Amino acid sequence: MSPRVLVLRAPGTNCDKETAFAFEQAGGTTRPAHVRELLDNPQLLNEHQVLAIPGGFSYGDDIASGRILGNQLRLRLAEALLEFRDAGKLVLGICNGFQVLMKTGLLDVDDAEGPQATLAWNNNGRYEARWVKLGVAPGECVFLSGLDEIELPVAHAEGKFVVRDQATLDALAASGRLVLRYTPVGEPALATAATMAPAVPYPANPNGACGDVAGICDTTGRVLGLMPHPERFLFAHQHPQWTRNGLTGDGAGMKLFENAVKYFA
Ligand SMILES: NC(=O)CC[C@H](N)C(=O)O
Repeated sequence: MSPRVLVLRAPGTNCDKETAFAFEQAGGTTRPAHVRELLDNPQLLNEHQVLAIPGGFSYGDDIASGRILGNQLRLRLAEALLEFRDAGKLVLGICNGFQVLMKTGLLDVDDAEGPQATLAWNNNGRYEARWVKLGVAPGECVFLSGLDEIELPVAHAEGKFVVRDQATLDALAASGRLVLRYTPVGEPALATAATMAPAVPYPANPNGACGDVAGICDTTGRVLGLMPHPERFLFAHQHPQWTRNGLTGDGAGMKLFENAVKYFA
């Protein structure tokens, strides 16, 4: 079965077309939806197996990146979204989509005292657009299955993963949820423990993220949020060194979308 993918957009979303294209290339069937449409008709979720929240600047990044769209989803659709996840379906949040997911409750980062983790401004206070190398620890994460490292571009100003304290970071690590971590080029992936002060220096860790974390999954492994953009590496020639490195065929980012499609095969 070719899974049906609902690609959500809000005012300011700008990676929805690319994200839909990626799922289509991988064999999925996509359907774009403006957030108003989904709020008016949450039944749309029942007709889809994957929910994708693409990158961009939803609501102009006002208040905090992803806050307004995240609140719309949390306050109006929390139950429907949890039902969606618990029905064995998949949710992917890329960049702004990750910022949104962090604020919806779908990534299981909240406790009685509030959020245990969030995404804050990059350490240098600037927008960072560069390719990064990531160590992948897929564990239960459906999207990352079969990957151990991957290069992808990042493009964000508010992508620094921060956690409440070291104990929280340890707990996330122990439960296998720190699935993507920045790694210096030429060094083995995931060689260091996740610590509050990042072990990987700038620019390999482009934002100063705690534990060098670039992406996390929820407790089920079916919800993934990541700052890097897999939909921008679907073809080898999108890599800045594709000729030098002799890359051909698909880009490594394609794997995430293929994994999602295969999951329903
Ligand atoms: N590429 C994106 O999704 C942009 C991310 C974002 N809103 C930021 O600058 O932090």
